[in-house]
Amino acid sequence: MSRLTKSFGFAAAGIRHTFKTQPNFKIHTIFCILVISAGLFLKLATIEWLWILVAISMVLVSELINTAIEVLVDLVSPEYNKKAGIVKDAAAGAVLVAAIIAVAIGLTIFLPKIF
Ligand SMILES: Nc1ncnc2c1ncn2[C@@H]1O[C@H](COP(=O)(O)OP(=O)(O)OP(=O)(O)O)[C@@H](O)[C@H]1O
Repeated sequence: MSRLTKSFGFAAAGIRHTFKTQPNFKIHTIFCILVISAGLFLKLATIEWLWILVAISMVLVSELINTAIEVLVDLVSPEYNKKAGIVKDAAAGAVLVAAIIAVAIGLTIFLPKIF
């Protein structure tokens, strides 16, 4: 197996692990599928698709990084540690910010088309 194929395999395993263990990632994935379906139905313009792709990737990528950080913190600091808590909270905050901005992008694009 080539190095590139192996790398894709490892990356896919990381995505699978996140999907299996993080309920939020599942919810975000389902939401992304719904948004893409709505976009196809409403025939979004190219620029609107680009913004939707930016929103989707921000949320999913931040969720993957958040999962990696959570696992790493649990590995290096399984016992209570104030700084470990701050690291996890900041990572969770990144997901929240990405999700809020994604919702704002979605509303900006879809609301005028619905009403
Ligand atoms: N080792 C630790 N030391 C101090 N506080 C921690 C530690 N582990 C977790 N916490 C606190 O508990 C919160 C929840 O941590 P947890 O590991 O359960 O993540 P989570 O937000 O429930 O993740 P998810 O539900 O997405 O798996 C953290 O945001 C942090 O404030």
